[in-house]
Amino acid sequence: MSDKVAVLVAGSWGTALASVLASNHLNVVVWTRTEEQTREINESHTNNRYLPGVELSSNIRATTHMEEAVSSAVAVVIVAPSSAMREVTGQLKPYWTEDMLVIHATKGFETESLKRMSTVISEELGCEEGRVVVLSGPSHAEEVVRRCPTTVVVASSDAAAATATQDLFMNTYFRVYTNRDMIGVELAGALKNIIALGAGMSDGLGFGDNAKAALITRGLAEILRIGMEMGANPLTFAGLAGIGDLVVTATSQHSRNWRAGSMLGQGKKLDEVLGSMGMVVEGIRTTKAAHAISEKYGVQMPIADQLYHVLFQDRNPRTAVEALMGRDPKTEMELMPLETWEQWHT
Ligand SMILES: NC(=O)C1=CN([C@@H]2O[C@H](COP(=O)(O)OP(=O)(O)OC[C@H]3O[C@@H](n4cnc5c(N)ncnc54)[C@H](OP(=O)(O)O)[C@@H]3O)[C@@H](O)[C@H]2O)C=CC1
Ligand SMILES: O=C(CO)COP(=O)(O)O
Repeated sequence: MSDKVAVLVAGSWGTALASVLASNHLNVVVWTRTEEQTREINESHTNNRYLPGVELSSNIRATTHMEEAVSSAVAVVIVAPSSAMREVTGQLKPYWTEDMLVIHATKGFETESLKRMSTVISEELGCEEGRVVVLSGPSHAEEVVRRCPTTVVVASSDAAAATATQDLFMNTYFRVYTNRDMIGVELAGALKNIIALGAGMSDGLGFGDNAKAALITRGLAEILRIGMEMGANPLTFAGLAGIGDLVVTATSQHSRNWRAGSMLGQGKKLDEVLGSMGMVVEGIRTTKAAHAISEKYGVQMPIADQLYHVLFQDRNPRTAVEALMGRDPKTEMELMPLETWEQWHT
């Protein structure tokens, strides 16, 4: 069997996942958009725009040709930003064959259709959604390339595909669990970015650990609420893709979402913040998607709603905090659909 794995796009996360695969002695080919980046990876073994100062394995080769990247690969790992997922998968389609594992590690929705990434991929490839595997969990690229101990989850309704993905990535610093709940893992990974923006904003406003703990906990409550409505297993939100990723993204200065939120809290405007990041901040688009999803399902998401007003309707972050703190008194679990909870509880 071939030991070739293709990684589509060499941003920070694609490059970090390529280095995990290279550590496992796989033959890794990354597909990039520019000759300049391809040359840098092949000749200098670096990717300084996205992971400055990191030396990449010589097992990682780059190409701008999709066919060369994917032909005869056992697996394709798509790590495009959510905004480019349909376009990149469309480019993959002519060269993808049924025997290739298809894995993605993207955290977001297609904002126009509100579809999850596995739906977008399966539509473009013309395969069952159950064929797709998602890799998610608390994992900053900057720490993975330093081989800091990291745990992730791979989910698919196809148990064999999830186990094959676990086998590809698992090693002594990158521990991989499997999960059958594709919907929950994808929703958790996407929605936590909204809460990370909020946590950064809270820090930027000069608030403390109490506020951050409140955002993480009540953020989890609203992710759980919408997740259950959309068909996720609530236990997934207590796992790596849920609370695990929520904690790491809302508390780490590696997080682009946290950093963007922090700048907004300090009074910077969205355009200025995005202009200074140079990397994808998925939580911005995801806030827009969550606003529409919460209306579509009739499920309250008060933190996402306030973030939506700050990001897209110029609401002052302090006014948003006042609105959240001034909501009607509630019991802690009031908005969880009781019949669903009882169904899982018995
Ligand atoms: N960074 C991290 O630690 C983690 C990120 N993720 C997720 O991974 C996904 C990718 O993020 P990340 O790697 O961090 O992003 P980066 O901002 O680091 O890199 C973005 C990459 O996407 C490429 N790209 C942008 N637009 C297009 C397009 N239209 N067609 C093809 N390629 C495109 C860029 O190529 P170019 O340079 O040519 O513009 C670049 O390679 C996100 O969903 C993120 O949430 C998940 C876990 C951890
Ligand atoms: O998803 C991540 C870590 O698990 C990365 O988060 P950011 O996109 O906020 O950097």
